[in-house]
Amino acid sequence: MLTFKTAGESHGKGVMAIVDGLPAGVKVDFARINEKLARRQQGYGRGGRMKIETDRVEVFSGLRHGKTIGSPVGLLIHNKDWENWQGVMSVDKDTNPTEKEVVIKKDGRIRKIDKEVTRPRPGHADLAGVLKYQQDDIRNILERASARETAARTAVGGLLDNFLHYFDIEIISHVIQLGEIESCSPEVGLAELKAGIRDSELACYDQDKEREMKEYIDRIKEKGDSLGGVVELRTSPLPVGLGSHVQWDRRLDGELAQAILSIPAVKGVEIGPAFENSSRTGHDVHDEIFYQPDKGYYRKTNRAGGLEGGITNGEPLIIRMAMKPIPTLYRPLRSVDIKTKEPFTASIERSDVTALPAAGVVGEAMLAFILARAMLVKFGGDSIRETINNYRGYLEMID
Ligand SMILES: Cc1cc2nc3c(=O)[nH]c(=O)nc-3n(C[C@H](O)[C@H](O)[C@H](O)COP(=O)(O)O)c2cc1C
Ligand SMILES: C=C(O[C@@H]1CC(C(=O)O)=C[C@@H](OP(=O)(O)O)[C@H]1O)C(=O)O
Repeated sequence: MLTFKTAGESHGKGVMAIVDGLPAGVKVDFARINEKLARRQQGYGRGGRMKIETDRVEVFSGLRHGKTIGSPVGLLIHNKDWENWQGVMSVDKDTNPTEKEVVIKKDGRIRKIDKEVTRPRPGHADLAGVLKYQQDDIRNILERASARETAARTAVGGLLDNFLHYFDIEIISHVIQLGEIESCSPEVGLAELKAGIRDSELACYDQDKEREMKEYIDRIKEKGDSLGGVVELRTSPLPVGLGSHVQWDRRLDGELAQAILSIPAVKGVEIGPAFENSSRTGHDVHDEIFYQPDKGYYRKTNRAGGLEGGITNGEPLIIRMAMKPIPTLYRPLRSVDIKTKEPFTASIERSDVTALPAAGVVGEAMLAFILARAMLVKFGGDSIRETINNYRGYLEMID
Protein backbone atom coordinates (compact mmCIF):
# COMPACT_ATOMS: atom_id res chain seq x y z
CA MET A 1 0.00 0.00 0.00
CA LEU A 2 1.37 3.42 -0.95
CA THR A 3 1.71 5.64 2.14
CA PHE A 4 3.44 8.83 3.17
CA LYS A 5 4.10 10.75 6.36
CA THR A 6 5.61 14.17 6.90
CA ALA A 7 7.65 15.70 9.72
CA GLY A 8 9.00 19.16 10.41
CA GLU A 9 8.16 22.48 12.05
CA SER A 10 7.59 25.78 10.27
CA HIS A 11 10.69 27.52 11.65
CA GLY A 12 12.67 24.37 12.39
CA LYS A 13 15.44 22.94 10.23
CA GLY A 14 13.10 21.87 7.47
CA VAL A 15 10.21 19.66 6.45
CA MET A 16 10.48 16.10 5.21
CA ALA A 17 8.44 13.19 3.89
CA ILE A 18 8.82 9.44 3.63
CA VAL A 19 6.97 7.82 0.75
CA ASP A 20 6.64 4.06 1.01
CA GLY A 21 5.28 1.63 -1.58
CA LEU A 22 6.37 3.05 -4.93
CA PRO A 23 7.44 0.34 -7.37
CA ALA A 24 11.06 0.10 -8.49
CA GLY A 25 12.18 1.62 -11.76
CA VAL A 26 10.14 4.84 -11.72
CA LYS A 27 12.20 7.52 -13.43
CA VAL A 28 12.18 10.66 -11.32
CA ASP A 29 12.64 14.08 -12.86
CA PHE A 30 13.68 16.34 -9.97
CA ALA A 31 12.73 19.41 -12.02
CA ARG A 32 9.13 18.22 -11.94
CA ILE A 33 9.22 18.25 -8.12
CA ASN A 34 10.98 21.59 -7.87
CA GLU A 35 8.64 23.20 -10.35
CA LYS A 36 5.70 22.20 -8.14
CA LEU A 37 7.47 23.50 -5.04
CA ALA A 38 8.09 26.83 -6.77
CA ARG A 39 4.43 27.07 -7.85
CA ARG A 40 3.31 26.47 -4.24
CA GLN A 41 5.33 29.47 -3.13
CA GLN A 42 3.72 31.80 -5.63
CA GLY A 43 0.40 33.61 -5.78
CA TYR A 44 -0.67 37.19 -5.27
CA GLY A 45 -1.43 37.85 -1.61
CA ARG A 46 1.30 35.78 0.02
CA GLY A 47 3.32 37.24 2.91
CA GLY A 48 6.99 37.97 3.66
CA ARG A 49 7.96 34.37 4.42
CA MET A 50 7.78 33.38 0.78
CA LYS A 51 10.46 35.96 -0.04
CA ILE A 52 12.81 34.15 2.35
CA GLU A 53 12.28 30.57 1.19
CA THR A 54 13.36 29.04 -2.14
CA ASP A 55 12.09 25.50 -1.77
CA ARG A 56 14.16 22.80 -3.44
CA VAL A 57 13.86 19.08 -2.82
CA GLU A 58 16.75 17.01 -1.54
CA VAL A 59 16.15 13.33 -2.25
CA PHE A 60 17.53 11.58 0.78
CA SER A 61 16.89 7.94 -0.06
CA GLY A 62 15.08 5.44 -2.24
CA LEU A 63 16.60 6.41 -5.59
CA ARG A 64 19.69 5.36 -7.52
CA HIS A 65 20.75 7.06 -10.72
CA GLY A 66 17.43 8.84 -11.02
CA LYS A 67 15.17 5.82 -10.57
CA THR A 68 13.28 4.40 -7.59
CA ILE A 69 14.58 1.08 -6.23
CA GLY A 70 11.46 0.02 -4.34
CA SER A 71 12.67 1.22 -0.96
CA PRO A 72 11.11 4.17 0.92
CA VAL A 73 11.80 7.53 -0.71
CA GLY A 74 12.97 10.21 1.72
CA LEU A 75 12.41 13.81 0.67
CA LEU A 76 13.83 16.84 2.46
CA ILE A 77 13.23 20.57 2.10
CA HIS A 78 15.34 22.94 4.17
CA ASN A 79 13.79 25.99 5.85
CA LYS A 80 15.99 28.96 5.08
CA ASP A 81 14.20 30.90 7.80
CA TRP A 82 15.56 28.46 10.39
CA GLU A 83 18.82 30.40 10.52
CA ASN A 84 16.88 33.37 11.87
CA TRP A 85 14.99 31.30 14.44
CA GLN A 86 17.66 29.05 15.88
CA GLY A 87 17.39 30.58 19.35
CA VAL A 88 13.67 29.88 19.38
CA MET A 89 13.66 26.54 17.62
CA SER A 90 16.64 24.70 19.07
CA VAL A 91 15.85 20.98 19.38
CA ASP A 92 18.55 20.71 22.02
CA LYS A 93 18.48 22.11 25.59
CA ASP A 94 17.18 25.65 26.24
CA THR A 95 20.18 27.92 25.73
CA ASN A 96 18.55 30.90 27.55
CA PRO A 97 16.45 29.27 30.28
CA THR A 98 15.89 32.45 32.33
CA GLU A 99 15.24 34.87 29.46
CA LYS A 100 11.69 36.06 28.81
CA GLU A 101 12.60 37.35 25.36
CA VAL A 102 14.63 35.89 22.52
CA VAL A 103 16.41 37.54 19.64
CA ILE A 104 15.43 36.58 16.10
CA LYS A 105 16.04 38.02 12.68
CA LYS A 106 12.67 38.65 11.11
CA ASP A 107 12.27 40.07 7.62
CA GLY A 108 15.84 41.40 7.62
CA ARG A 109 15.69 43.07 11.04
CA ILE A 110 16.97 41.93 14.44
CA ARG A 111 14.07 41.81 16.89
CA LYS A 112 13.33 40.71 20.40
CA ILE A 113 10.20 38.61 20.68
CA ASP A 114 8.47 37.05 23.67
CA LYS A 115 9.86 33.60 24.22
CA GLU A 116 6.41 32.18 24.79
CA VAL A 117 3.43 32.73 22.56
CA THR A 118 0.38 33.11 24.79
CA ARG A 119 -2.12 34.84 22.49
CA PRO A 120 -4.25 32.36 20.53
CA ARG A 121 -5.55 33.39 17.10
CA PRO A 122 -9.19 32.62 16.35
CA GLY A 123 -9.33 30.23 13.39
CA HIS A 124 -5.87 28.72 13.97
CA ALA A 125 -4.98 25.55 15.91
CA ASP A 126 -3.55 27.64 18.80
CA LEU A 127 -6.13 27.33 21.58
CA ALA A 128 -7.49 23.85 20.86
CA GLY A 129 -3.88 22.65 20.47
CA VAL A 130 -2.51 23.99 23.76
CA LEU A 131 -5.49 22.63 25.67
CA LYS A 132 -5.26 19.20 24.07
CA TYR A 133 -1.46 18.86 24.40
CA GLN A 134 -1.29 20.69 27.76
CA GLN A 135 1.24 23.30 26.62
CA ASP A 136 1.95 26.78 28.03
CA ASP A 137 3.56 27.96 24.81
CA ILE A 138 1.37 28.18 21.70
CA ARG A 139 4.53 27.92 19.56
CA ASN A 140 4.60 24.19 20.39
CA ILE A 141 1.32 23.95 18.46
CA LEU A 142 1.56 26.57 15.72
CA GLU A 143 4.92 25.36 14.45
CA ARG A 144 3.43 22.08 13.29
CA ALA A 145 -0.06 23.37 12.47
CA SER A 146 1.54 25.84 10.05
CA ALA A 147 0.98 25.16 6.38
CA ARG A 148 4.75 25.10 5.96
CA GLU A 149 4.19 21.34 6.22
CA THR A 150 2.43 21.44 2.85
CA ALA A 151 5.82 21.99 1.18
CA ALA A 152 6.60 18.36 2.09
CA ARG A 153 3.26 17.18 0.70
CA THR A 154 3.94 19.11 -2.48
CA ALA A 155 7.27 17.35 -2.92
CA VAL A 156 5.44 14.03 -2.50
CA GLY A 157 2.94 15.15 -5.15
CA GLY A 158 5.78 16.04 -7.51
CA LEU A 159 7.40 12.65 -6.95
CA LEU A 160 4.13 10.85 -7.62
CA ASP A 161 3.47 12.91 -10.76
CA ASN A 162 6.51 11.04 -12.12
CA PHE A 163 4.68 7.76 -11.51
CA LEU A 164 1.35 9.00 -12.90
CA HIS A 165 3.16 10.24 -16.00
CA TYR A 166 3.58 6.60 -17.16
CA PHE A 167 -0.21 6.42 -17.40
CA ASP A 168 -0.67 9.88 -18.98
CA ILE A 169 -2.44 11.15 -15.87
CA GLU A 170 -2.18 14.90 -15.46
CA ILE A 171 -3.56 17.11 -12.70
CA ILE A 172 -4.11 20.84 -12.66
CA SER A 173 -5.62 23.38 -10.25
CA HIS A 174 -7.10 26.80 -10.92
CA VAL A 175 -8.89 29.45 -8.90
CA ILE A 176 -12.60 29.84 -9.65
CA GLN A 177 -13.56 32.11 -6.75
CA LEU A 178 -11.68 34.48 -4.47
CA GLY A 179 -13.72 35.83 -1.58
CA GLU A 180 -16.89 37.18 -3.18
CA ILE A 181 -15.46 37.38 -6.72
CA GLU A 182 -16.46 34.44 -8.86
CA SER A 183 -14.60 33.46 -12.00
CA CYS A 184 -15.51 30.64 -14.38
CA SER A 185 -14.76 26.98 -14.81
CA PRO A 186 -13.93 27.23 -18.53
CA GLU A 187 -15.07 24.46 -20.84
CA VAL A 188 -11.64 23.90 -22.35
CA GLY A 189 -9.19 21.00 -22.39
CA LEU A 190 -6.43 20.58 -19.86
CA ALA A 191 -3.70 21.93 -22.17
CA GLU A 192 -5.64 25.11 -22.90
CA LEU A 193 -6.49 25.59 -19.24
CA LYS A 194 -2.83 25.18 -18.33
CA ALA A 195 -1.77 27.69 -20.98
CA GLY A 196 -4.52 30.10 -19.87
CA ILE A 197 -3.29 30.27 -16.29
CA ARG A 198 0.44 30.15 -16.98
CA ASP A 199 0.99 33.91 -16.54
CA SER A 200 -1.70 34.42 -13.95
CA GLU A 201 -0.58 35.35 -10.43
CA LEU A 202 -3.78 33.84 -9.09
CA ALA A 203 -4.04 30.71 -11.25
CA CYS A 204 -7.22 32.24 -12.72
CA TYR A 205 -8.21 31.58 -16.34
CA ASP A 206 -10.22 34.78 -16.74
CA GLN A 207 -7.75 37.68 -16.91
CA ASP A 208 -10.33 40.39 -16.23
CA LYS A 209 -11.42 38.57 -13.11
CA GLU A 210 -7.81 38.14 -12.07
CA ARG A 211 -7.28 41.91 -12.26
CA GLU A 212 -10.40 42.40 -10.17
CA MET A 213 -9.21 39.79 -7.67
CA LYS A 214 -5.80 41.43 -7.25
CA GLU A 215 -7.35 44.83 -6.53
CA TYR A 216 -9.66 43.13 -4.07
CA ILE A 217 -6.69 41.51 -2.28
CA ASP A 218 -5.01 44.94 -2.03
CA ARG A 219 -8.14 46.47 -0.49
CA ILE A 220 -8.54 43.59 1.96
CA LYS A 221 -4.87 43.78 2.93
CA GLU A 222 -5.21 47.50 3.63
CA LYS A 223 -8.09 46.71 5.96
CA GLY A 224 -5.94 44.16 7.82
CA ASP A 225 -8.25 41.36 6.75
CA SER A 226 -7.85 38.09 4.81
CA LEU A 227 -9.53 36.00 2.11
CA GLY A 228 -10.35 32.44 1.14
CA GLY A 229 -12.07 31.08 -1.94
CA VAL A 230 -12.59 28.07 -4.19
CA VAL A 231 -10.04 26.14 -6.24
CA GLU A 232 -10.97 23.58 -8.87
CA LEU A 233 -8.82 20.51 -9.49
CA ARG A 234 -9.04 18.73 -12.81
CA THR A 235 -7.40 15.67 -14.28
CA SER A 236 -7.00 14.20 -17.71
CA PRO A 237 -9.47 11.33 -18.44
CA LEU A 238 -8.75 8.53 -15.94
CA PRO A 239 -8.91 4.78 -16.47
CA VAL A 240 -12.30 3.31 -15.61
CA GLY A 241 -12.32 1.36 -12.36
CA LEU A 242 -10.24 3.14 -9.70
CA GLY A 243 -11.98 2.88 -6.31
CA SER A 244 -14.91 0.62 -5.54
CA HIS A 245 -18.59 0.64 -4.58
CA VAL A 246 -18.29 -2.51 -2.42
CA GLN A 247 -17.10 -1.00 0.86
CA TRP A 248 -17.40 2.50 2.39
CA ASP A 249 -13.67 3.01 2.77
CA ARG A 250 -12.93 1.96 -0.80
CA ARG A 251 -15.15 4.59 -2.43
CA LEU A 252 -12.72 6.93 -4.16
CA ASP A 253 -14.85 10.02 -3.49
CA GLY A 254 -14.53 9.37 0.25
CA GLU A 255 -10.76 8.92 0.00
CA LEU A 256 -10.47 12.09 -2.02
CA ALA A 257 -12.57 14.13 0.40
CA GLN A 258 -10.43 13.06 3.35
CA ALA A 259 -7.22 13.93 1.53
CA ILE A 260 -8.45 17.32 0.32
CA LEU A 261 -10.01 18.30 3.65
CA SER A 262 -6.71 17.55 5.40
CA ILE A 263 -5.19 20.62 3.73
CA PRO A 264 -4.95 23.45 6.30
CA ALA A 265 -7.86 25.91 5.97
CA VAL A 266 -9.75 23.76 3.42
CA LYS A 267 -13.22 23.28 4.88
CA GLY A 268 -15.33 22.12 1.96
CA VAL A 269 -15.00 19.78 -0.98
CA GLU A 270 -17.32 18.85 -3.82
CA ILE A 271 -17.10 16.27 -6.57
CA GLY A 272 -18.18 17.93 -9.80
CA PRO A 273 -20.67 20.77 -9.26
CA ALA A 274 -22.21 18.83 -6.34
CA PHE A 275 -23.93 21.73 -4.57
CA GLU A 276 -25.35 23.05 -7.85
CA ASN A 277 -26.49 19.51 -8.77
CA SER A 278 -28.30 19.21 -5.45
CA SER A 279 -30.87 21.84 -6.46
CA ARG A 280 -31.50 20.31 -9.90
CA THR A 281 -33.59 17.33 -11.04
CA GLY A 282 -32.15 14.00 -12.14
CA HIS A 283 -32.81 14.74 -15.82
CA ASP A 284 -30.66 17.86 -15.60
CA VAL A 285 -27.84 16.23 -13.69
CA HIS A 286 -26.98 12.67 -14.71
CA ASP A 287 -24.63 12.18 -17.64
CA GLU A 288 -26.31 10.14 -20.39
CA ILE A 289 -24.45 7.10 -21.76
CA PHE A 290 -23.67 6.68 -25.49
CA TYR A 291 -21.81 4.05 -27.46
CA GLN A 292 -19.87 4.02 -30.74
CA PRO A 293 -17.83 1.00 -31.90
CA ASP A 294 -14.67 3.08 -32.46
CA LYS A 295 -15.10 5.10 -29.25
CA GLY A 296 -16.70 2.62 -26.87
CA TYR A 297 -18.95 4.04 -24.15
CA TYR A 298 -18.87 7.79 -23.78
CA ARG A 299 -20.63 10.78 -22.21
CA LYS A 300 -21.37 14.20 -23.60
CA THR A 301 -21.36 15.81 -20.16
CA ASN A 302 -19.44 15.30 -16.90
CA ARG A 303 -21.62 16.64 -14.13
CA ALA A 304 -20.70 13.62 -11.99
CA GLY A 305 -17.13 14.93 -11.85
CA GLY A 306 -15.73 11.62 -13.11
CA LEU A 307 -17.02 9.34 -10.34
CA GLU A 308 -20.05 7.06 -10.11
CA GLY A 309 -20.46 4.60 -7.24
CA GLY A 310 -17.08 5.64 -5.85
CA ILE A 311 -15.46 4.36 -9.07
CA THR A 312 -13.78 6.42 -11.79
CA ASN A 313 -15.97 6.28 -14.91
CA GLY A 314 -13.40 7.17 -17.55
CA GLU A 315 -14.06 10.92 -17.50
CA PRO A 316 -11.74 13.54 -16.01
CA LEU A 317 -12.05 14.06 -12.27
CA ILE A 318 -13.38 17.47 -11.25
CA ILE A 319 -13.04 18.42 -7.60
CA ARG A 320 -13.63 21.76 -5.93
CA MET A 321 -12.16 22.75 -2.61
CA ALA A 322 -13.34 25.66 -0.45
CA MET A 323 -10.71 27.46 1.63
CA LYS A 324 -11.62 29.64 4.59
CA PRO A 325 -9.98 33.08 5.00
CA ILE A 326 -6.47 33.02 6.52
CA PRO A 327 -6.76 33.19 10.36
CA THR A 328 -3.77 35.44 11.16
CA LEU A 329 -5.06 38.99 10.74
CA TYR A 330 -3.16 42.30 10.70
CA ARG A 331 -6.25 43.79 12.36
CA PRO A 332 -6.88 40.94 14.78
CA LEU A 333 -10.09 39.61 16.22
CA ARG A 334 -10.68 39.54 19.94
CA SER A 335 -9.01 36.80 21.93
CA VAL A 336 -7.81 36.00 25.45
CA ASP A 337 -4.21 35.63 26.67
CA ILE A 338 -3.83 32.08 28.00
CA LYS A 339 -1.49 33.20 30.81
CA THR A 340 -3.22 36.34 32.12
CA LYS A 341 -6.73 35.46 30.87
CA GLU A 342 -6.94 39.12 29.82
CA PRO A 343 -8.52 40.09 26.51
CA PHE A 344 -6.12 41.50 23.90
CA THR A 345 -6.02 42.66 20.28
CA ALA A 346 -2.31 42.70 19.49
CA SER A 347 -1.18 43.26 15.92
CA ILE A 348 0.86 40.70 14.04
CA GLU A 349 3.85 41.18 11.81
CA ARG A 350 3.62 38.70 8.98
CA SER A 351 1.01 36.56 7.27
CA ASP A 352 -0.50 35.65 3.94
CA VAL A 353 -3.62 37.64 3.01
CA THR A 354 -4.67 34.72 0.88
CA ALA A 355 -2.90 31.50 -0.13
CA LEU A 356 -5.55 30.17 -2.48
CA PRO A 357 -3.34 29.34 -5.52
CA ALA A 358 -0.82 27.70 -3.17
CA ALA A 359 -3.55 25.60 -1.60
CA GLY A 360 -4.48 24.53 -5.14
CA VAL A 361 -0.96 23.19 -5.70
CA VAL A 362 -1.22 21.28 -2.41
CA GLY A 363 -4.58 19.97 -3.67
CA GLU A 364 -2.83 18.70 -6.80
CA ALA A 365 -0.34 16.88 -4.57
CA MET A 366 -3.02 15.25 -2.41
CA LEU A 367 -4.93 14.23 -5.53
CA ALA A 368 -1.72 12.78 -7.02
CA PHE A 369 -1.29 10.69 -3.88
CA ILE A 370 -4.86 9.35 -3.90
CA LEU A 371 -4.68 8.53 -7.61
CA ALA A 372 -1.25 6.90 -7.38
CA ARG A 373 -2.46 4.81 -4.44
CA ALA A 374 -5.65 3.81 -6.29
CA MET A 375 -3.60 2.86 -9.38
CA LEU A 376 -1.32 0.67 -7.25
CA VAL A 377 -4.25 -0.92 -5.44
CA LYS A 378 -5.78 -1.81 -8.81
CA PHE A 379 -2.69 -2.74 -10.81
CA GLY A 380 -0.07 -3.56 -8.16
CA GLY A 381 3.50 -4.28 -9.17
CA ASP A 382 6.89 -4.28 -7.49
CA SER A 383 8.41 -2.76 -10.58
CA ILE A 384 6.95 -0.09 -12.84
CA ARG A 385 7.19 -2.58 -15.71
CA GLU A 386 4.90 -4.95 -13.85
CA THR A 387 2.44 -2.14 -13.07
CA ILE A 388 2.39 -1.10 -16.73
CA ASN A 389 1.88 -4.70 -17.93
CA ASN A 390 -1.02 -5.16 -15.53
CA TYR A 391 -2.50 -1.84 -16.60
CA ARG A 392 -2.24 -2.69 -20.31
CA GLY A 393 -3.74 -6.14 -19.74
CA TYR A 394 -6.70 -4.58 -17.96
CA LEU A 395 -7.25 -2.01 -20.73
CA GLU A 396 -7.21 -4.78 -23.36
CA MET A 397 -9.64 -6.82 -21.29
CA ILE A 398 -12.23 -4.05 -20.92
CA ASP A 399 -11.80 -2.67 -24.45
C1 LIG B 1 -0.55 27.29 1.55
C2 LIG B 1 -1.18 27.78 2.83
C3 LIG B 1 -0.66 28.92 3.43
C4 LIG B 1 -1.22 29.39 4.63
N1 LIG B 1 -0.72 30.53 5.19
C5 LIG B 1 -1.22 30.98 6.37
C6 LIG B 1 -0.72 32.17 6.98
O1 LIG B 1 0.16 32.86 6.46
N2 LIG B 1 -1.26 32.53 8.16
C7 LIG B 1 -2.24 31.81 8.77
O2 LIG B 1 -2.70 32.17 9.85
N3 LIG B 1 -2.74 30.69 8.20
C8 LIG B 1 -2.27 30.26 7.02
N4 LIG B 1 -2.80 29.12 6.45
C9 LIG B 1 -3.91 28.43 7.11
C10 LIG B 1 -3.56 27.77 8.43
O3 LIG B 1 -2.44 26.92 8.29
C11 LIG B 1 -4.76 26.98 8.96
O4 LIG B 1 -5.90 27.78 8.96
C12 LIG B 1 -4.46 26.47 10.38
O5 LIG B 1 -3.48 25.44 10.33
C13 LIG B 1 -5.70 25.91 11.11
O6 LIG B 1 -6.23 24.78 10.48
P1 LIG B 1 -7.70 24.77 9.86
O7 LIG B 1 -7.89 26.09 9.18
O8 LIG B 1 -7.71 23.64 8.88
O9 LIG B 1 -8.67 24.61 10.96
C14 LIG B 1 -2.29 28.66 5.24
C15 LIG B 1 -2.79 27.51 4.61
C16 LIG B 1 -2.25 27.07 3.42
C17 LIG B 1 -2.81 25.84 2.75
C1 LIG C 1 5.77 28.93 5.54
C2 LIG C 1 4.71 28.76 4.78
O1 LIG C 1 3.47 29.22 5.05
C3 LIG C 1 3.22 29.75 6.31
C4 LIG C 1 1.93 29.17 6.79
C5 LIG C 1 1.47 29.82 8.02
C6 LIG C 1 0.41 29.14 8.79
O2 LIG C 1 0.10 29.59 9.89
O3 LIG C 1 -0.16 28.17 8.26
C7 LIG C 1 2.01 31.05 8.44
C8 LIG C 1 3.07 31.77 7.70
O4 LIG C 1 4.34 31.49 8.26
P1 LIG C 1 5.23 32.60 9.00
O5 LIG C 1 4.60 32.77 10.34
O6 LIG C 1 6.60 32.02 9.06
O7 LIG C 1 5.16 33.84 8.16
C9 LIG C 1 3.13 31.28 6.25
O8 LIG C 1 4.22 31.83 5.61
C10 LIG C 1 4.77 28.02 3.52
O9 LIG C 1 3.72 27.93 2.87
O10 LIG C 1 5.86 27.54 3.14
